[in-house]
Amino acid sequence: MSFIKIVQQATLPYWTGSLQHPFIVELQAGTLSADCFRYYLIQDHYYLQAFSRLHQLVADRCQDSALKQLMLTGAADLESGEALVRQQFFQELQITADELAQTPVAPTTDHYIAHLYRQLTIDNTAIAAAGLYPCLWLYGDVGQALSQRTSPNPYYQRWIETYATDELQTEIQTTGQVLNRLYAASSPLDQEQMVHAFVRSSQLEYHFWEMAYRQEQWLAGAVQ
Ligand SMILES: Cc1ncc(CO)c(N)n1
Repeated sequence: MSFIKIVQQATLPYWTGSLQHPFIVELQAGTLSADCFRYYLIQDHYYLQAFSRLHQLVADRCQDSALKQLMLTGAADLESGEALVRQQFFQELQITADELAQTPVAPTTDHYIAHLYRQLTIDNTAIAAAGLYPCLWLYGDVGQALSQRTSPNPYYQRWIETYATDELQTEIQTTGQVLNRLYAASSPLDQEQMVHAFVRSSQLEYHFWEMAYRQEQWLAGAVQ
């Protein structure tokens, strides 16, 4: 079976769960609390910084020229598309450098970033790329699903539109083909690690909605 088929089956509950998660349902309905969206934007800012850097790090190590190109294009698209929309959100919602500094990386955000970096300790860029792939694919699917109806909240609608593009769909298709090819040429152990990297990222994507929805915090520890 192809890599894409295997991981699709393995992660279906997280995919379906993402589309049914209250963060997503309420984003579409326009009823999501502004605080949750704000918290999401801040946490996703941390995530996207790492995501962009990871594309560069994987590209630097790539032997496979097609994968290297995808990583470089991915990093460039992020800067020119998603990151720009996010900068506008930060300005319009007045999320300042101070607020950022006062909002630590939440446990789930930290876990997700650490998971992605951890894949780089294995000397195989196909595994690292497999870990990055759910980010692209899930947001593409969410964007497509949500763009069927307009969210009454213009910010939420703009968020949806960022991920409802033909370019993203093409990037998802192309990356899937490259990962299928690399998977087919990998050893059984590497194949297992590619699947694991993808599955864990899918779980963490699902946890990420929950983190934002609950505005997850680090536990305070003992009261002094
Ligand atoms: C957590 C997360 N995953 C994927 C994307 C899409 O790039 C994003 N912005 N945030």
